Amino acid sequence: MLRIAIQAKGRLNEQSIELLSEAGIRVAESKRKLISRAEGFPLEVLYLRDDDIPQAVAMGVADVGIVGLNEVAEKGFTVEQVMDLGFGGCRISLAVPKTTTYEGPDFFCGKRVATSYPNILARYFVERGIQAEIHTIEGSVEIAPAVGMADAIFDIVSSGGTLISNGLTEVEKVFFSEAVLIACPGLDSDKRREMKQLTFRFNSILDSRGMKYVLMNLPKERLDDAIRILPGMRSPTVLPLAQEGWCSIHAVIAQEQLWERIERLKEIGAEGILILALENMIR
Ligand SMILES: Nc1ncnc2c1ncn2[C@@H]1O[C@H](COP(=O)(O)OP(=O)(O)OP(=O)(O)O)[C@@H](O)[C@H]1O
Ligand SMILES: O=P(O)(O)OC[C@H]1O[C@H](OP(=O)(O)OP(=O)(O)O)[C@H](O)[C@@H]1O
Ligand SMILES: [Mg+2]
Repeated sequence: MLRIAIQAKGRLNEQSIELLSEAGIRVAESKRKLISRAEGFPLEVLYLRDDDIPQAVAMGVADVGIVGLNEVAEKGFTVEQVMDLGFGGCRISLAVPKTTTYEGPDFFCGKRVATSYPNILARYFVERGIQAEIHTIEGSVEIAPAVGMADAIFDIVSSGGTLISNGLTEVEKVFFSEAVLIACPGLDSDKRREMKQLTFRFNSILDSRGMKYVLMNLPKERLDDAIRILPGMRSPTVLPLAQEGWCSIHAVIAQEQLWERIERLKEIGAEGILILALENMIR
C-alpha cells in the first residue's frame, strides 16, 4: 500500500484532499487523526506540517507527498519531483519598504533581510556575489521592516495584498512555486506501479481543467468548414441526425477558445449548441 503525505492544515490541505477526491480517492478530513486509510485506492494518508513533508518523503516514511515546490527547494532533501499539480501557485520575492529607492539587487549588500526561506535566499545572494544578513523568522515576515527588525523581506507573494497592506513593494521575483507531487527516490516496483496509477488519474484531471465538451447540430454540407474550426483529440465526432441533411458534432474545446469558436460555428449554421463541463480526459 502506498503512503502519501499531505499538509495537515493550511493552504494546501483542502486542494490536496479535493484532488484525491476527484481521482476517486476519499480521505478523512479529520485534523486530529494524523494517519488514515483512504477509500477507493490502496493508500494511507499521513497529515504533516508542510515543512516536514520533503524529509518524510526523502526518508521513505511516506512514499509520495503533496507539497509546495518552495518547501522542496528550501529543505534541500533528495526527492523525485514527479509532477506539477496546478494549485498553490505563488512566488517568493524580495520586497522593500515603498519609500526606499531601489535600483537593483546590489541594494541588498550589507542589508538585513527577514525570511522564512533562508536557503533559497542564500543561494540567490551567492549567485550574485551579494553579502547580506539573513534573519530567519517563522511567520509574519512582512512586519519585520516596520518594527526595525530588517531592511527588506523575502517571502511568499500571491495577490500582493499582504505586501501592500504592510507598505512594501516587490522588487525581485526570485522563485516560482506551485504544489507538486514528490516521491521517495528508492520506491520498489510495486509502489512505483501504484504511484503511476495515481499520476495517471491526476494527469487526466489536470488535462480536463479548462476544457468544455461541446455538442451541436449542423447542416451536413457545412461539415468540412466545422472540422476546420473545431479541434479534437483526433478530429471531432460526427453522428447522423434523424432529420435528412443534418448531423451532430461533438468536440472538446479549451475554455479560452470557446466563445470565438462558437461564434464561427454559428456563422456556418450550427444550432442547438450544448456546452458541458468535462470531468476527466484520458489522452
Ligand atoms: N498566498 C498564497 N497563495 C498561494 N499559495 C500559497 C500562499 N501562501 C502559501 N502558499 C503555498 O502553500 C504552502 C503552505 O502554506 P501555509 O501558509 O499553509 O504554510 P504553513 O503556515 O507553513 O503551514 P504548516 O502549518 O503546514 O507548516 C506554502 O508553502 C506555499 O507553497
Ligand atoms: O500576496 P498575498 O496573496 O497577500 O499572499 C501572501 C501571504 O500569504 C502567505 O501567508 P498566509 O496568509 O498563508 O499566512 P501565514 O503568514 O500565517 O502563513 C504568505 O506568507 C504571505 O504572507
Ligand atoms: Mg510550514
